[in-house]
Amino acid sequence: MTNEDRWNPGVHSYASMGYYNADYVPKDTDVIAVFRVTPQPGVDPLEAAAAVAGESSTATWTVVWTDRLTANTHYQAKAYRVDPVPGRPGEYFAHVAYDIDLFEEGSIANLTSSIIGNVFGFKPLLALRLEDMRIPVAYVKTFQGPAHGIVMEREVLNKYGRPLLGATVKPKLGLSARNYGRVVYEACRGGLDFTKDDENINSQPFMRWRDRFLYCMEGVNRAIAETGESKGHYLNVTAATVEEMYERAEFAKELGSVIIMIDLTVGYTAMQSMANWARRNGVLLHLHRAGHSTYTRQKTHGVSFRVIAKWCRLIGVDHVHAGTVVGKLEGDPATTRGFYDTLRLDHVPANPANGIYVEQDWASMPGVMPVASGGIHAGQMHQLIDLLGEDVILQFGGGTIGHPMGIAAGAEANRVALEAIIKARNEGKDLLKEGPTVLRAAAQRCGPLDAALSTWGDVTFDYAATDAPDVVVTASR
Ligand SMILES: O=C(COP(=O)(O)O)[C@H](O)[C@H](O)COP(=O)(O)O
Ligand SMILES: [Mg+2]
Repeated sequence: MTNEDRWNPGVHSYASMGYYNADYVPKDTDVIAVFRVTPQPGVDPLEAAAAVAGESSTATWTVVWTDRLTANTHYQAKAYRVDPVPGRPGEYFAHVAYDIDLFEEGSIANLTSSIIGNVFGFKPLLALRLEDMRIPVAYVKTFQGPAHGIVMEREVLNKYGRPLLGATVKPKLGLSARNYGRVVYEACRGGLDFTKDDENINSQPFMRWRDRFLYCMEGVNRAIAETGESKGHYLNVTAATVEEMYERAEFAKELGSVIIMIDLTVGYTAMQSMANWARRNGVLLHLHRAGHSTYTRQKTHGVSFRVIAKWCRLIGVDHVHAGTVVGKLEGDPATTRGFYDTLRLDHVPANPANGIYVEQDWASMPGVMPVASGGIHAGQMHQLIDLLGEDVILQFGGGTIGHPMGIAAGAEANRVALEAIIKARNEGKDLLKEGPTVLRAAAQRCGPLDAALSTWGDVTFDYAATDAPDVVVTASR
């Protein structure tokens, strides 16, 4: 038998072993995964889908005697539906059902070791993308979900009826702790609700974490005293070990911080430990999705961010970055709406136009506050609210700290733009049509907003033009 024979039907057929079963009707308790499968030339799509089901559940490359010592048909995942992807020759959507018995309760590490374990490197496949997952309620209920969730976050902050505003301190690296704290103070006193560390600020020689925490909290506390509003700075506790993250989180709590931050790069298990810590200690947990684009951006290979968003909601973060559409980073309107729905709604109906292929019932699990960040500015406020709604954090890093009149002025421009657009929305105005006029009218009473609009423009962004063309992997055999 040659290597290639191993995936040829007749020599070793996953389909004939039961990993493809068109008659299978998924149970309410099954985990369902929707994969975009691109078989190698000459590989039968049903066989490829069966191979995905096999390799992500019980199978190895040949039949083994010990299969007969288990209830094998119960443990086998089953590809039960394989459809060609419209307009994409050679690509298929394969729906695969997994019995809940295959997964340890409350463990994203275990879930992912099956679903995205070996299978993405499997030779019969040219490419493979995990597009969506239906997590059954029975499995959802084995997770705690967001440490606080959207409703509790608003209660903690006592802020309602509008998006929250934030800013990432810039430059990303190199500021000393005192100068860093000055940025926090200026942005918070100017009108923002939050400032945040950048994803790669941990504890470098130019600014150790303890100094950063002290000066940031000094800035936050001064701004609270001056404005009478609650404020926070996401103190990034990302570190080399979970023990070190606990130590940093404890110190943040001692200083009175309402929020800490971690990066996706720490891994699912560490994220879940930190979510447990945040829940126990009453501190909000922000997640930066650092690194996700390495596996979410390609349209035929990897994992959709929608799936990562689902895992994050189960794990229990309170915030996660979910895209802006109009900013500097990749993301089309329909797909981005799908991410926001996944994070915020209790029941998410299937909507393939937004990339949602299977419905998801969250069974009252609290929602995660999505964060729109990356290259946004006050002149886009009407579009951001029209597109993303009100339960969102709008974060303007460059769009605050790059303001020509200074950081506090940048914050003021954002706050005034936000309040003008929310008022217009509450009056029933069509934001896309009337937003620019509303912003210009507000700018007549606010010099910093006027300067922001003339620096960064207030032109209406063409959503349609942001549709990312499919980025196709060029894997060879
Ligand atoms: O530093 C920034 C944004 O800075 P700025 O506001 O100056 O552009 C964030 O790391 C990105 O938003 C991450 O991207 P995403 O939110 O898509 O994960
Ligand atoms: Mg950043």
